[in-house]
Amino acid sequence: MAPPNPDLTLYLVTDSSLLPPGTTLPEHVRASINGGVTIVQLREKKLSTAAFISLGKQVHAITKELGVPLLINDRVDVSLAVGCEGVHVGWDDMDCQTARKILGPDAIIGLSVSNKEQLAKALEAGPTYLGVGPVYATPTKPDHNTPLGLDGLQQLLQHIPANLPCCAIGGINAQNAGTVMNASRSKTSPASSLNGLAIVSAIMASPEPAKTCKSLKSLIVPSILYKNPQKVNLTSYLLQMLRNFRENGPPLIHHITNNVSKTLHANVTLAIGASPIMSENESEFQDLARLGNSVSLVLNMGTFLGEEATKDLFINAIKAHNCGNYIVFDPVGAGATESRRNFARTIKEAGATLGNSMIIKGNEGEILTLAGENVSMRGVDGAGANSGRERERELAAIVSKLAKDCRGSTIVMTGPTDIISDGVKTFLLRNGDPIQTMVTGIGCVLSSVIAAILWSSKSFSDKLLATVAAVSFFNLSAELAANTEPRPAGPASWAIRFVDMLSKEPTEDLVRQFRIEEIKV
Ligand SMILES: Cc1ncc(COP(=O)(O)OP(=O)(O)O)c(N)n1
Ligand SMILES: Cc1ncsc1CCOP(=O)(O)O
Repeated sequence: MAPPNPDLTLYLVTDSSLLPPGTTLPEHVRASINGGVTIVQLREKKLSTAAFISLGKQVHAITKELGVPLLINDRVDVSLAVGCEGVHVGWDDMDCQTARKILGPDAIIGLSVSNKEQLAKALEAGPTYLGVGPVYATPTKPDHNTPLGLDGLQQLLQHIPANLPCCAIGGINAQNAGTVMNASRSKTSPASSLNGLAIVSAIMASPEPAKTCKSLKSLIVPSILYKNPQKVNLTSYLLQMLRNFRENGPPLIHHITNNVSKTLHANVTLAIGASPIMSENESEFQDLARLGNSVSLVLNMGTFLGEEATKDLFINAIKAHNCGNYIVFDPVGAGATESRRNFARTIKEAGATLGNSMIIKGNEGEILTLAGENVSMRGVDGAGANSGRERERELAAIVSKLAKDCRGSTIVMTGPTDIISDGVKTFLLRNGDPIQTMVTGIGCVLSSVIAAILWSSKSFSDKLLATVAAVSFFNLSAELAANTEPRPAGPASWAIRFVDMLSKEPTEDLVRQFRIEEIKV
């Protein structure tokens, strides 16, 4: 018989003492499952055995009706009496093997892990899944072990086999759920990432559990889809990203960009339904960075005034926006002069200290320069055409390595084939039209589109696919503007039609025309 394989995506662990006044546990559990909870653990520390069993039976009637497993915290006897799907045990409780003997092969048996020593023993004990934590300190479990933090969580995950499901627990809420899920995959191989999050107070104390669970789930699911791309209906997922970025209101895009393309940046930003603001006034950066729920920064060094003159402007903007905002950096002309090369590398390094909120977008020459490759560039145009499968592979490997070196930045190398990587996954994108190179500023304004659409992924949990969606949408719009009859008379009329095209609500039919390939490097 196959071992049980519970869905740990959003795991509700109960504590009735946290319920809002006037609410009952069974109804709270029902609403939470309606909001997206996939598994429930009854953890009621203060009940007598009889009351625990009675409550267990009431809650089990609901979880059974809604098709979600119910586990009992600590008590194998209560689990047997309730007739539910299993138990969660810790190191002071009955050991896993004995619990398995009593409950049988189909029971779900969860085991807690707080450190390397416990993990080594847990791997011998044969649980169905691991509860790893606490990630953060929490009053919900006053006797908890030392919090792991994100680094400790990542370290433990590296030693958990890919076929042993695991969830994180401890101090997790809507503010940090995406970060925890994302941290679980950014430094490790996708195989050893989390299957979900176990949460007590953020759900139990919520006056609107269904709504809270829905929003928690939307922070967790993108990471799981990322881990199991075969489960993704990519078309509907990308379409959702192209539509959802305005969920918190139109994103505000703070631009520090070159003098040639400012107007185009503003028009394109408006066309896609975001709000542009151009400001090089350092005294207002802190305020701008906090002006709403979704603010991004576009940094473009096209007409920079030299390393000394521009460094403070860019670095202060990065510091101000290092409050959870996305930063899209365009190292325009990075390979053209010594001064640009040094400056672009300084900004890249600053981005690598930000966690994963920077996206670096440049043409082949610019990205190769940042990757430390020898490139000769004239002016700010690309170094050459990246055609041919071999060349694509070579470039994809460089882009992926640069993303790894930048510790979390996503890299976009534009060209006839665009290459996008976060250092774990790499995509080739083949939409676009040669006419894009005939209007100045068109390459630059892609940054504005990325900066806006990234807000579909809210908590950075799917920055890579949001970037893929943005670049594909941009290039396909360019392609359609060039090829729809009657064709534009030339680059100027194409550019106008392109902006019109960007202003249209994306459709499923449009997304089906994206030419995206994942490449292993
Ligand atoms: C999913 C999950 N993970 C960890 C725990 C902690 O269990 P334990 O170590 O037994 O501590 P108590 O819950 O008994 O305080 C859990 N309950 N669930
Ligand atoms: C049961 C448990 N085990 C480790 S932390 C914890 C409590 C988590 O509660 P909360 O989600 O309220 O921080």
